[in-house]
Amino acid sequence: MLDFGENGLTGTVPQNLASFHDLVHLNFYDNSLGNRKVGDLNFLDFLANCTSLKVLALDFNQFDGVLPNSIANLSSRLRWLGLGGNIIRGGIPNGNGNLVNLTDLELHGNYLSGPLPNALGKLQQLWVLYLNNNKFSGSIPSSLGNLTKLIKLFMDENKFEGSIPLSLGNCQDLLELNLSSNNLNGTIPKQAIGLSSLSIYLVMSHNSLTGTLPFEVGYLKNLWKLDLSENRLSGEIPASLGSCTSLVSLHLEGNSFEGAIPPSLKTLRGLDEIDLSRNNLSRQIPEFFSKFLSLKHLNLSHNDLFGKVPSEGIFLNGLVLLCFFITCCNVKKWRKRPLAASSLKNRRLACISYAELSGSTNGFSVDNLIGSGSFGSVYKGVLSSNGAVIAVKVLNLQQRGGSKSFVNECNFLRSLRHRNLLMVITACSSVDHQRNDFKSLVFQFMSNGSLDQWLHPIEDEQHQCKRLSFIQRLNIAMDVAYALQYIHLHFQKPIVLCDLKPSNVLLNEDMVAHVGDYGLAKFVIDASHNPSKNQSMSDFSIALKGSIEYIPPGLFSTNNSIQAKV
Ligand SMILES: Nc1ncnc2c1ncn2[C@@H]1O[C@H](COP(=O)(O)OP(=O)(O)OP(=O)(O)O)[C@@H](O)[C@H]1O
Repeated sequence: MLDFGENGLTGTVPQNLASFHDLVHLNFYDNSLGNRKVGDLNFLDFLANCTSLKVLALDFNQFDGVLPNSIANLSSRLRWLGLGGNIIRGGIPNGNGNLVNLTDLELHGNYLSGPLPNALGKLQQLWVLYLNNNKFSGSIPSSLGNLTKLIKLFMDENKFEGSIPLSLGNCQDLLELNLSSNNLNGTIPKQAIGLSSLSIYLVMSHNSLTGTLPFEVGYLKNLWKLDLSENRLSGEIPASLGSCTSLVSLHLEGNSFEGAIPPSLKTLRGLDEIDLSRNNLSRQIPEFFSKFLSLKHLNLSHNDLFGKVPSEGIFLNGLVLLCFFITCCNVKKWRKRPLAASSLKNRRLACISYAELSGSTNGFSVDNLIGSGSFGSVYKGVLSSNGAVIAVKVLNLQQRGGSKSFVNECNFLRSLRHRNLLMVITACSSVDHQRNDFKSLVFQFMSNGSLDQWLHPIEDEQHQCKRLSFIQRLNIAMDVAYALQYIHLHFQKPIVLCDLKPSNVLLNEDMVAHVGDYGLAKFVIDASHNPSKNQSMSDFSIALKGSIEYIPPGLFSTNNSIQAKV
């Protein structure tokens, strides 16, 4: 293994590397290699001698010129080929299809052009294909549908034209698909929009796609972000969109959608941004938008909406970006309301006071106490401003680390939005009646308590019915897995929770599981984006702060044997 990643190396890749026949891993990621001249990549000819090579990372250098045909002679064991962020021109040689064991091909951020070779479809082990930010043209080959193991396909910011191949529907493991900013036209194939595996994002914005949004969009139950903006889509927004209950971000702006905003969208309570602007939508603004507690950005401008503007939630909140340019006299009246009064109200909502929290929890009465954990106590409450039922976690500031945990939780939770993660509504940092420091986090209330209470029910009359069916158990396991998938894959730096255990899995009225308690969560150095950094166990040593029975055995560095409860 030779790893020179993230240095300031200049010049060319030395030829004598060819003598290392057993070289498995060669990493020059993020250096300044290359002369910015044609022929910079000729060294790939002699790397053919390294017949054991599995990882070749040349991303983020200054290699100019075309990809030589000799790329086809690289080791057939090659799994990772990274050439992104260079100045590579020309097309992808057909012989690329010989690299049949590639799992990761990263060519993004170059000047590659011309049509994609059909032979790309031979790379059937690919998980990750980054072709974005190049100058590729021509149609998207339907042979990409052979890449059935793909989890990430990025083709955005190119000049692809023609229609989206139906065969993409074969890529049933896809988590992320980005086809934005191309010249694609034709209708969106139901096979592609209905890929239920898509759970991070689906972006097809800034193309010339026509026709209606297929009903099959409703299969995207785990999708986090849907962006079909700036196309020529028409017809009504399908009611099935309401089934995409994991959505956090919905962008349909700059199309020709018409009719009403479907009432079924009321289920999309996790949305924090909605942009339906510049369409032909008509009828009333649905009242339910005011109940979306995490909504921060709502743009309904340039439509034909009319009627009364709801008066709660985001419609009151001065901290959010609320864009309305709607043709209606009631709306105009609303716009004339004095700003000062509404923004004052909003400040109170956004940053809740001690008095308000105390009022909502009956003065933090024992009757409202749900339970206590290592960092404080949790109380049930009802917000007087909008009637929302909440769970207030009051931090025990005497407890060492309590205050730090508060800062961690606030900052961390703000950046997270997922159907299966416990949502933080607001926070309070103040002083109590005795002028002691008071810090608390306000969460969605989970009326069915924690998974722990269901797995280990207290056998009294009140709790007798707490038994989980097999299907409920399965659903909970999947919900937890989706939450973990989101935090592990969605962020550039993966996040580990450190303390996943049944008491931190909370169930709402529909028994949908929400993973909570992020006080111990940490960001972990991402090795996946940079093969020069191998994650070592020491990177995870922070995890030892979690509950001891639930720490993965591999992270437990003492000689004591431990029993994992999970
Ligand atoms: N949003 C919520 N809705 C309903 N109940 C909640 C909510 N958040 C926490 N609880 C319950 O409150 C109790 C205390 O929770 P807390 O997260 O403070 O501690 P814990 O997870 O039990 O323990 P530890 O902090 O040591 O991990 C638990 O019984 C938990 O199920």
